[in-house]
Amino acid sequence: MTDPAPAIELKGISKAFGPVQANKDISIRVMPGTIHGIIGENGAGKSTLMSILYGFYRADAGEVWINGNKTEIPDSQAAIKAGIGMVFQHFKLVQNFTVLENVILGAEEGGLLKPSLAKARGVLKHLAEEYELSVDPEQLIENLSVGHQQRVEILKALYRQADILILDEPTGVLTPAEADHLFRILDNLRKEGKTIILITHKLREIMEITDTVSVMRRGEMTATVKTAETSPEQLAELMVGRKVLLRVDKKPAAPGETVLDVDNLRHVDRHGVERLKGVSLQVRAGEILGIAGVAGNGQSELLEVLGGYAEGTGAVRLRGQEIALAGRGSDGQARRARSIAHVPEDRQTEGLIMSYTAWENTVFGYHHDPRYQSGPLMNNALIREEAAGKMERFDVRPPDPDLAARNFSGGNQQKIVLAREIDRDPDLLLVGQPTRGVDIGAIEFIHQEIVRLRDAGKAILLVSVELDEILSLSDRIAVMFDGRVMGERRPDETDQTELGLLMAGVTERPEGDAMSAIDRSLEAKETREAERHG
Ligand SMILES: Nc1ncnc2c1ncn2[C@@H]1O[C@H](COP(=O)(O)OP(=O)(O)OP(=O)(O)O)[C@@H](O)[C@H]1O
Repeated sequence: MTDPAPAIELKGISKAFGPVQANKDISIRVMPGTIHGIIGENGAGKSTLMSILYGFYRADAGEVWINGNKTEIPDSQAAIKAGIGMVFQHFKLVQNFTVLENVILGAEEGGLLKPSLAKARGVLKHLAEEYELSVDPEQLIENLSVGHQQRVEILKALYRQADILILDEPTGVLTPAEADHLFRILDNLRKEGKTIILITHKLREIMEITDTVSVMRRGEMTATVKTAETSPEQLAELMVGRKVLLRVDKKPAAPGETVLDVDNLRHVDRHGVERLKGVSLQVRAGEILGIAGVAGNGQSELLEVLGGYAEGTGAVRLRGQEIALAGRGSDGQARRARSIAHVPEDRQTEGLIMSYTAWENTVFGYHHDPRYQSGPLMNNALIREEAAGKMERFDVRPPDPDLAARNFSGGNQQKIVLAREIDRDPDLLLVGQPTRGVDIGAIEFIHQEIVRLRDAGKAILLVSVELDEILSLSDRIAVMFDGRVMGERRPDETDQTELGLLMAGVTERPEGDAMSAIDRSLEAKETREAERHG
């Protein structure tokens, strides 16, 4: 018997952005009915390759073959027609449309016509049941938890009859139980004969769910191996070219005086919705307080209010001195002058000015520092020189200070923000999702830097959706859900399961299926949101 044609075959794909060769002569075969992982360092070229497959970019050279046929993919419509669906890291859903409207949007001639709505509702219901992707079709996207939004993205692809699904870092926004559930769904899809490409930095996920894994390095496809015949250590080495410490090496904390004291902090967003409902916490010198939680439960607002970018009420003291809680404006600057550094969760909108160069971004927010002034002008030569040093130390690739922020890969953008904030040697570091989208080699380095700051007696408030990161870095862990701290634990007295439940607002371990307890809690929250929005 002859083997079936690959679901996807790429032959000799190359793509350059100016001097950067993002993809070099890449060939890969993905067999139907398999889950194929793609891993690689930041900037290795994974997103570029997937963007070519999905019709966002045109390759400079090479061919795409789908199910044995040479296929041109000039745009994403052509990709959809070829049966390819993509679940993006940043969901592309219309927030004030319902689930149903989002699913059919653009999929049908005539858009949102009434007759097609009824039919579509039926199809959606069937798909949701078949693949355990239950969501309320009439709910507005803006009321949905991120995990449920992701289900909508998958449903949208399935509705368009995608046979090939590309998922880009899908578990970054999920609790462990939700991630397990997603993997069950992917497994079911595989059993149905669908083909899945999974891009992830998490080797645990690669080992758990994929059949085959390809490794990219500096624009090239360097290895493709069967998952059953490899190990996380080997993959890490293939990816980074050296051995990587897969655990954080750290001594017990020796906490000193209280640096940050937050008392009954509240925040109401511009829609009048209360996002922080009375948060109290303390962080001491030489200590890392980890805030675990699923995105959208008040952690971002906590960082923004503490960082001086959003209004709030309550009391915040820095070494016993109250700091003003104000709105946007120069307040962030006053905080920076008092040695508070802030790595915001969303590097694209808050951490960087995308059109500015890397060197300009390395002083963004700190440019008033007299050191950077030269008479009435900025001392650009000095800033550029320092930027080059920071970029080298944080291994930003390419190490080109003159490149605009938007032209770096996601992980490298993150390194630029971290280089700026950590290199200030702040007394208090507020850090959101420090390793989001960052490869394991860089994670190792960033974690070491955070621990180094702690050991130098600094206070660190770490917000992360990654439980591995929270558990391995934190000296104490607070879990947030729906604007409140649900509980505080020490890392050695808890585990992923307990934290995962708290993250979904479940305070007692359920007897039966954890996923249904989580779904119930999330749906109750979604209903509350919907009521608030009238
Ligand atoms: N539009 C663009 N203009 C210029 N350079 C780009 C552009 N898009 C990507 N690059 C460069 O191409 C290379 C590959 O980037 P790509 O985003 O594909 O990497 P990646 O493997 O997906 O990385 P990450 O894991 O950080 O998301 C990087 O060096 C990046 O700086």
